[in-house]
Amino acid sequence: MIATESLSKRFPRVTALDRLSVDIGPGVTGLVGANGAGKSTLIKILLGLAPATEGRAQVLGLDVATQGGEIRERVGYMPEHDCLPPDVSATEFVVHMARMAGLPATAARERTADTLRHVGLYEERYRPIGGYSTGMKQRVKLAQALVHDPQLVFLDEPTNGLDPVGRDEMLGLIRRVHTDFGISVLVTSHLLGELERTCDHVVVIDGGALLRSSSTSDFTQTMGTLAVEVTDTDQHADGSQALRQALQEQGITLHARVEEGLPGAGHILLIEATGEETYDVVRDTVAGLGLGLVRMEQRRHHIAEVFRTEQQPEQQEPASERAQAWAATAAAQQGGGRDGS
Ligand SMILES: Nc1ncnc2c1ncn2[C@@H]1O[C@H](COP(=O)(O)OP(=O)(O)OP(=O)(O)O)[C@@H](O)[C@H]1O
Repeated sequence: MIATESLSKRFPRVTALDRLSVDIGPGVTGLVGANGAGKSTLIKILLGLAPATEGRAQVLGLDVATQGGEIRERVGYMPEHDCLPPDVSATEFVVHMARMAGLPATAARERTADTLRHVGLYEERYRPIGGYSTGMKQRVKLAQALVHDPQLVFLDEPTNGLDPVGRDEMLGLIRRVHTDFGISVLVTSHLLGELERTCDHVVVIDGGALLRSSSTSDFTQTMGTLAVEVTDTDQHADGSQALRQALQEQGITLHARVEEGLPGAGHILLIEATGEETYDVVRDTVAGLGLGLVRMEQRRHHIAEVFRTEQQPEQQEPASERAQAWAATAAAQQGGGRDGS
């Protein structure tokens, strides 16, 4: 669907994209990064609306540098910022966008009615957009991106400004764009957590460079976390620390972060579980040190935690300090990444 090769965009004072090479297939893909990471710039280049400084990119097999018009015929675009005229109704606006995309008058009206119904706008579609809530405006922006029945849509921060309920509804709608209509989606967000439930694949960028591209399940499931709490003993006054050291000597990866145990108890270590054998190693190490095992429970990963392990897996680019700070914020927004499954 989308392929970029060493794509760069330099402004006089900032490099917005830095030799980005990524392949994105069909389905729902999340493009995640902190504010200023380069998400909107990438979308504008992929639509052929802004030239790249260096590198190449193709969308649906078309070259962004020379075939922007053809790309925009086949790709819908929901911009990030409010761009709706306040004095016209949703119906008038979306019919206009459908006509601009080349649909005949009758087809444009029919498609507009269907699309507005699909995004959940009913009677209010005849009222001027100026009186709409943020959630309703986001739905109109989504409808205009879908009205010409594109093969692919780019949705730039579609949950911006929405409350938690509105955000969940929008994420559900985005999922259905793919399941009900077979349209592939590239959706951007600065919130790692919200894309976990919506996307098949996640691409993370930081400072315009690729940090990681993999399926959502690879992010969240194959790397389970084990939470382990042990007692102290006369021989090991700090049982958690003794266990941490012994596990690291055996090549086990631990999170830098620890959780506080119950009052009077020790810390809870968070350990990367790469398979069943990790459980055995932890059990045997605890027994070997003569510590008491208080708990050993499995946690599901949040994407944010991928950026906060002590040791980065070899295939993974080390996250920048900025990305780690942003991941920490994202984890805090979803309850510190503590809720287990
Ligand atoms: N036209 C421009 N001129 C100069 N700098 C720009 C321009 N457009 C973007 N930038 C800069 O490029 C960087 C990437 O911006 P971009 O809008 O792509 O980020 P983003 O990930 O979409 O973040 P946000 O969601 O906050 O828009 C930022 O530092 C931004 O200030």
